[in-house]
Amino acid sequence: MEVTTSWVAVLAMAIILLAALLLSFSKNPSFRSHKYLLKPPPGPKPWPIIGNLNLIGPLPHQSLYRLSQEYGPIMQLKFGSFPVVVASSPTMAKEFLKTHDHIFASRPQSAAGKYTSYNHTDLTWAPYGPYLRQARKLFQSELFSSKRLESFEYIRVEERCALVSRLCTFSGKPIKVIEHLSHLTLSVISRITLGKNYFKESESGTSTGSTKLEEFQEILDELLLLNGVLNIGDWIPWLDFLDLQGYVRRMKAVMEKLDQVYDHVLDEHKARMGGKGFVPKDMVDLLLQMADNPSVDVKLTCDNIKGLIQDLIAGGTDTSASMVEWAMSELLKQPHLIKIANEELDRIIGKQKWVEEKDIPQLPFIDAIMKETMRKHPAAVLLAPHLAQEDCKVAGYDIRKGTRIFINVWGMGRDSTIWDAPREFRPERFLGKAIDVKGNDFELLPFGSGRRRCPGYSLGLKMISSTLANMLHGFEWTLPDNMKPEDLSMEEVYGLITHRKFPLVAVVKPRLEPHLY
Ligand code: HEM
Repeated sequence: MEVTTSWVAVLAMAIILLAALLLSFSKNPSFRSHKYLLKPPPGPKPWPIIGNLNLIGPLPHQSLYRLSQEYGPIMQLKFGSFPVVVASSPTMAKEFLKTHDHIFASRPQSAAGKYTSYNHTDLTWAPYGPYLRQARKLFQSELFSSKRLESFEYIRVEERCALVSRLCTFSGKPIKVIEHLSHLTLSVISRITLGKNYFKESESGTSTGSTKLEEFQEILDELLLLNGVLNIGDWIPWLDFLDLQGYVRRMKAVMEKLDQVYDHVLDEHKARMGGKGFVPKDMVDLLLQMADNPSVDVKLTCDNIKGLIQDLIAGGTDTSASMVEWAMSELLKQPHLIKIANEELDRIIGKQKWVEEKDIPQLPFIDAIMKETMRKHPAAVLLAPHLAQEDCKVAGYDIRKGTRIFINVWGMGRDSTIWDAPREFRPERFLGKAIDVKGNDFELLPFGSGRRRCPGYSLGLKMISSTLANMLHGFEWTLPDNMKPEDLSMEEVYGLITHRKFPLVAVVKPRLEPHLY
């Protein structure tokens, strides 16, 4: 008995030491250097490189970009137990997202998918198959049809008015821009998806009713962070049970809270549905109706609906808020660009009114700012991971079933063979060019492309463009305390959504007639 116990202790120590070693490697820059790369294997077309998990530091998109400059636009690495292929050029992105899209349209299994997405039965982490196809069809034809989005325009207008009034009350004082943007996007998404604003500011939250906005935002931040982490157990499955980084514990904790919110939302909606002459009012109503529909191919379960609600909230909130924060940061670094945008807005819109969604096509410079922001600061820098469902040959290379695929859209935005002066923020590069962001032009893929392209892109674009246009139209923007533009940090924090490391702080002053606020 004693002998068995000591063996168990020795084994446990060995595992802990190994894990500590792995962790320290990932923090040790020298281990990331190329001398640790293995030689390519023999074969018809040998892979440019095979590396290891430890190559990836806290900013994997940047490390992978540097490697791609040396090893080319398609390279293979090994992260723990799995091969990973990284595509870093428009041609290679097209191979995975268009030419062989049917093979690479799945997602790998992960702790995030298991513990935070109802065991991969939402949309984001669902494997490719009949359920995913049906859910995407539902998103495209029902939830995000042009007619449906138009019917929700009044919500976006009301929440935009609330935003400008809030900003006005802080006139002349430094504000954390992201807090106001997240408030806006969460309120819009909550009303469109759930039918009302469940997330109220300050004291109005009650134990049975709405959740406090700040509290929910924190829960959402944690969810997004945990969906973007490199969890050791995902890459080295035999270490999974140890939960070395504590991520699985945190995933379970955050989902316990979110599940309560979704249960409450569903209870309220189901109670309303019972009534005579029920007309669906929001996206949860539509999902519940779909669940009752006997003619669908794959029956929607309660967990599916909760997962899809989460996709709508998590997918729609931080992405748009973060894009506008990056755009404002770049503009504050080059105030002459704000002037150009203001000239356009004053000329086309005039100082007597706010910008409406129908005005956006008349504002090419605002559109160019948006595209330039998505080029330089794509929300999902490596897209979400794709998975090879079968063996496949791409550009002459053999790719094994089970290989994880990353498309380095951040790296493509930095590539000087695609863009002139790629490190500079120059919206004018898009003026007069027909480059779109919807997945047709492979040099600019902020929403991905093909079977896994973002289903919420049209709502995302509406929210970003009208928020940005109105923030520029309605306010003068400056940096606080005479801070110089060159002192404004543009550091990033990697995640499912890549944020600013330091939230943008700015000072606003109204620039339209007072009665408009
Ligand atoms: C600026 C706004 C947005 C950006 C930049 C963005 C970007 C992306 C990207 C890059 C992907 C992954 C594509 C891939 O794996 O190839 C994605 C997927 C997704 N997005 Fe968005 N998104 C935005 C807004 C939204 C909105 C408003 C919603 C919903 C309300 C949404 C819901 C989703 C969902 C559910 C997926 C998973 C799709 C799948 O796996 O099949 N997104 N998004």
